[in-house]
Amino acid sequence: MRLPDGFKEKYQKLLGEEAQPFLASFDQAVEKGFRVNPLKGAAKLHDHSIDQPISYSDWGYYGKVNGKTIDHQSGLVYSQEPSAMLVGEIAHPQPGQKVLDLCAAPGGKTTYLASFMAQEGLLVTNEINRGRAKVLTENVERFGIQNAVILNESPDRLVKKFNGYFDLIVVDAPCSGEGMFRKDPEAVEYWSLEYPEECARRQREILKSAMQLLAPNGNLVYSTCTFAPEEDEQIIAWLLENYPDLKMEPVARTENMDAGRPEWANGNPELAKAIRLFPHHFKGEGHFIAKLSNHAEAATPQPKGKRKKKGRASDISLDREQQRLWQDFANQFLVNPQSFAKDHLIVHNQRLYYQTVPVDLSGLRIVKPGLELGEFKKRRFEPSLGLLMALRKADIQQVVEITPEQWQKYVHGEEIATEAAGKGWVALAVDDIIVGPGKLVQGKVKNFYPKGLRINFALK
Ligand SMILES: C[S@@+](CC[C@H](N)C(=O)[O-])C[C@H]1O[C@@H](n2cnc3c(N)ncnc32)[C@H](O)[C@@H]1O
Repeated sequence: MRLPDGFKEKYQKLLGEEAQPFLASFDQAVEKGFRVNPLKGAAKLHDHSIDQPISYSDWGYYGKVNGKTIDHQSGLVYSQEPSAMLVGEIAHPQPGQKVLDLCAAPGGKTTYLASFMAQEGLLVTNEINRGRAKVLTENVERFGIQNAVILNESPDRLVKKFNGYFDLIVVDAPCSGEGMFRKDPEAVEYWSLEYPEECARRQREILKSAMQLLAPNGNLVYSTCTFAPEEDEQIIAWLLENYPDLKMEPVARTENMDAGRPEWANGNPELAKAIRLFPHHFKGEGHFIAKLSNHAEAATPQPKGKRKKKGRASDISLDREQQRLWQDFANQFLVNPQSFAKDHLIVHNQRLYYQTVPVDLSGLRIVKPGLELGEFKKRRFEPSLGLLMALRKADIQQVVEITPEQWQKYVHGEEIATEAAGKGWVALAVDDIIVGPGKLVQGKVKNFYPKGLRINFALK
């Protein structure tokens, strides 16, 4: 790979003798990996083998994901390079916590965090870029996450609503991406000697907001996919200097993970508790990860300005017609029609959502205020793919089994012929895997797989 001269000189100075194997690693193949999804229960994979486990992740394997497969489209696997998995592993939230993934798209860390949270507590997953927030949404829904709220906000605007609120915040920061040069050679084009400092300015701004969002006793995980000390150790040194209540948390390191380099910042020995992943040592792309804990006794004071309003202005309660439509659907479709508690249901833009933790989102740019159960259309309720992805076979009254060949037709948008008796809403399944919604009408399943997600297999 052709690397900029300035880049090579910089790392020659920083790494000395190690610069040679470090620079040579840019010509080696990218490490690929994927995770299986514990939220889908014990469903067996159809299209991927799990014979190369990643030692530090309960769900990680080396190997490549094929996007046009049942496993991928139904959220049984998530493609993630091995180093990035370590961020979720180090963050390690507990079920029931309030967690924020501040820079979340396309959703690698979010889906990892959700795996630990087991549908309990609140996972606010935020992406500032609208187009990327859409991809994040698809991944969250496919993964079957029930406890996520998806926002499209800038970090500073979140502070108004969530001051001192989160037990855990992950800042997987936008960065100069040096660790991704192998995976995304175009990233090299953006690089200049000044670029890391430019990124560092933005990272400090994001972290100022993150610190206001963090609860007393909360944890902050900061990560980048760059080697640049300006964006790694120097950012953590800046945090420790400016927020004296923050302490570095020690993180278990296997032999191939490197420690942070205090000498690349202000010499604070605590910085060695961070982790560096170098591709010439570790089987993955370049990464930096630090975990910090907040020892403040009270939340960081809110900046002056508007005070948080009381109440839940964003959640619009269901009118009587909507309540009836939902209840009729739930009675017909769900084994336990009360499984989504009434006082956790809200309507937003004619769609029905379930919030595990009722939360005030008024004034924020909302993508999904909770798990989307479905949409109210003229005098009817249509279940969404998100609901189906978040359920298991045992939760659903009517399941129509289809073959992998029929699945190809289904995700292509075709009707499926069936001998199944009954009528009304059904879940389609391939073995144990729920693949989406349909409507049974006289020996046919009408297709309700979202148009935007359809796949044309002829174009393989
Ligand atoms: C490294 S990526 C996140 C990857 C993601 N966490 C994952 O694991 O799939 C950084 C994200 O930060 C977003 N971003 C860019 N500028 C930002 C800003 N000023 N504040 C917050 N997020 C920003 C980018 O749009 C990008 O999606």
